[in-house]
Amino acid sequence: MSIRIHELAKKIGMNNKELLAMLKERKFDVKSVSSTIDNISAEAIVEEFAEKNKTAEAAAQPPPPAPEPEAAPAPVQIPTVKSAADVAREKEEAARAKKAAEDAARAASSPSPAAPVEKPAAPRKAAPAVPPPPPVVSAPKPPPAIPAPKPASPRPASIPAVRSAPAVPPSPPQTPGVRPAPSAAPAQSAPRPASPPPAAPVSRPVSAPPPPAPRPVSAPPPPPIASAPKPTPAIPGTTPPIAPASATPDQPSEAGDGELKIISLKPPVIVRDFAPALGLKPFKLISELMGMGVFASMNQAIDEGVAIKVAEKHGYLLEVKHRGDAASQQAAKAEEKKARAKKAAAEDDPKNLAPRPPVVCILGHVDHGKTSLLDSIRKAHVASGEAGGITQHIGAYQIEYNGRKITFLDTPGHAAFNKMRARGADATDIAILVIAADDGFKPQTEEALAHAQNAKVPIIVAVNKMDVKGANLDQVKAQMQQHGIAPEDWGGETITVPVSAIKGTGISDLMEMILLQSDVLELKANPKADPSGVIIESQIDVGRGPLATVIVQRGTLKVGDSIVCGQQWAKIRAMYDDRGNAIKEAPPSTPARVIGWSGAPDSGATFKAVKNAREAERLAEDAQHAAKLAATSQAAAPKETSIDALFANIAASQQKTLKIIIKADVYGSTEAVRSVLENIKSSKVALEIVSTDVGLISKNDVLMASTGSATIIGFNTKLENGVTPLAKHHKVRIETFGIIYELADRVREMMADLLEPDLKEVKLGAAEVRATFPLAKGFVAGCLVTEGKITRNAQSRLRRGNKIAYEGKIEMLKRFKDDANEVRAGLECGIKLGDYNAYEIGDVIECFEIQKVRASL
Ligand SMILES: Nc1nc2c(ncn2[C@@H]2O[C@H](COP(=O)(O)OP(=O)(O)OP(=O)(O)O)[C@@H](O)[C@H]2O)c(=O)[nH]1
Repeated sequence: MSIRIHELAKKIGMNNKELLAMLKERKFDVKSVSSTIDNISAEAIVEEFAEKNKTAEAAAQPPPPAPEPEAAPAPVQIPTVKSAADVAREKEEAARAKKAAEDAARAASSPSPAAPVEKPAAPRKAAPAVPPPPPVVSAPKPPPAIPAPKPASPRPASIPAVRSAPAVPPSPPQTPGVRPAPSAAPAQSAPRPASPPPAAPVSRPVSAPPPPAPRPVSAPPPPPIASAPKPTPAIPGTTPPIAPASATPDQPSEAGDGELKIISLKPPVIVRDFAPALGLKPFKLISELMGMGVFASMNQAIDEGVAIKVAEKHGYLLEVKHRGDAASQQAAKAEEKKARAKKAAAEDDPKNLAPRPPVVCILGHVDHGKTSLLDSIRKAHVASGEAGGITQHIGAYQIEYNGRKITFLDTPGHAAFNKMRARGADATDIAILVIAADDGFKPQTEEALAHAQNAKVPIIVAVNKMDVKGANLDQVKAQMQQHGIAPEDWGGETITVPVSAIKGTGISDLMEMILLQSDVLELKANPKADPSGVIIESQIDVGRGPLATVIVQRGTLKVGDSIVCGQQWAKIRAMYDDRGNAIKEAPPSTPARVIGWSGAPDSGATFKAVKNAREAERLAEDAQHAAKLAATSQAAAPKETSIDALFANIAASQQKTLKIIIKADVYGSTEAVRSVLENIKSSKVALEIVSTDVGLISKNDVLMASTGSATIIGFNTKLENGVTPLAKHHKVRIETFGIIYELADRVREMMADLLEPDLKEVKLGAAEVRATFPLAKGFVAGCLVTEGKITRNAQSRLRRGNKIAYEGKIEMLKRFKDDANEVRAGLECGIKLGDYNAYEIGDVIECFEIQKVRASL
């Protein structure tokens, strides 16, 4: 067992930092106030300080009043100005103090002369002021010493003695003392209580039978005490409030310096929540984290260790409240799982199942007409709205054909969207493989086929573009046979439907086949089960926050339901169908857009409904915690290092690196962009993807990019207000794209731009020397420009046969007697090359320039 330093400091009433310093001095292995020390040492320190405190307290007590017997009557008068309740309480306190005094006196073998003094003093509030210790503490009763409601100044000596008692702790008995009369005088004298108490020995009469002699010496109070009895009983009461008042101003500063403020957060520690707890703007925190080499965006969680360090830096102690212990959690989880399994079994009872619409996924190579086909089916024009005419998201739609519903998932055909296609296939009952009749099998056709086969769903092949001139159905069928999906009319089992998405031919046949296949599959679900399903796509919408397209697989999802999906959860605020109409509920096989998420859930993940929002939040938190643990243990796992790897790392560290922050509209797009960029291979420039996130490009992204010298690449997303000037200020490059291959090409260029440009010689022209003319100094060559042009100050080379006789600048270029900037082919000119003079007739002067061209990767 151990105790944290700040807790110990609190316990012993010491400043955190001082205690830390002291422990370091004593060679404890402590680094910060949240470090711990073992309980045994802690107890020793507590005891040590308890001793010291006692001494200090005792020292703080006023010297026991001189054993003036006259002091006794003073308290007797108090009742005349106090309420009955005050009197009763004071009596009680007096009795207690008296008893304690007697005990102490008995303990001290010889009768003390102080004893009689204590009696009268007992009724004072001083007793409660020093609660636990023995009666002696109550001795300071001399409060009557304050007697004089006169100016405080004349009595400097007596005041400290009086004040010191209450100065100990501000205590409840103040109340009776809060009498109106004395207010002014005490207030003035208040600041004194701090004045050093009389000599310590005086204050400890209990343990040592008080030598009466020293007291009068060390304690100046006697004179006032003498006057005390008469003046006023009211005054004594005023003393206690005075001291606390004076103490207060000092305390905050002490506490302010030393006291550690505590922040309690539930895991995970998200930047958005953590920053305000520290009193920081999120971007400030993000920059600070970057300074520590930690890159995190607003919505990301940071490591607890890092968070604790940051908190300490700002003078806070961070407590991350984890839920319960692992064993009880696991037991609860096991119970829950059992109960769920039981419930699921009941829900899946055939008598509770009802037919549900098929979920059909459309797969195929890019541009083979998937979206057009779906368009034709939906009679809506989805394809015409897509950037570059290609599908870059998964779309989920429901249509009705012959009174029966069918849910369609459209998936992108571009190579980059492999993961999206895989998800599409996984979430469906039937896969439609679209193959263009004029193009046949292509790489993504094969890949899509593999996804459908992996998902073990029946495949229907739609041979599209049958209207196109080069359409060849038989060739496609032959390829199908080669790929192990022979068409039915060729003796295989694969339903094959020739269609034309543009002309709309064959569409009804295709629909019939889908319904037929669906009947064969006998698709059923319990609409009353606890809802669950799969996330098809998620994104962060500017107005509506995180939202996700889901397909309900079991039960009926309703607005108001609480659902959880991995690390995210939602209390469903609203749901929309594929055409944007608000819906209240989504039965099995229905696609719906769900709003109300805590964050964008992972596409392809499954969601399930739970009891309530609290439960959903708890499960999401657990998942976040588990993910964090997994990440930490992965990072901490020892990595194998070989010499080759070491050299490779050294080489990599010397390589130029293009750092990129990816922002995209939806989760699937971030995956696709990442996948495309990771496929750019170069031995000269490395590409580092600092982060990928969904949503608008924000100011935080700019700050993050600025700190990490990264470029922001946006895909299908826009910039938040104010981002452009901020980016300009921080010299951060932001580029946005709507078409993925354009994005990849541009990133390739950016990478190449990091390299020194290649130098390329570009020939401008040539001239032949026909004569030489003497000049005042040297010679000039009389030439005929034979090709291109000769330019003054351009680089030149003088060739004589196969040899190069001179290389340098064209220093002088003349057309007749005038200087010329350039002379074109077919004209004569005079050329002087640098300081060269040995021209010969027949020499060729070539003129060229050096151009910088982008290096290749
Ligand atoms: N002539 C003809 N053209 C078609 C047909 N179907 C699609 N197209 C054209 O083919 C091109 C690609 O169509 P899309 O529907 O966008 O193709 P896709 O497979 O969805 O493409 P990605 O979304 O990029 O995977 C468009 O120019 C369509 O007009 C068809 O049946 N006949």
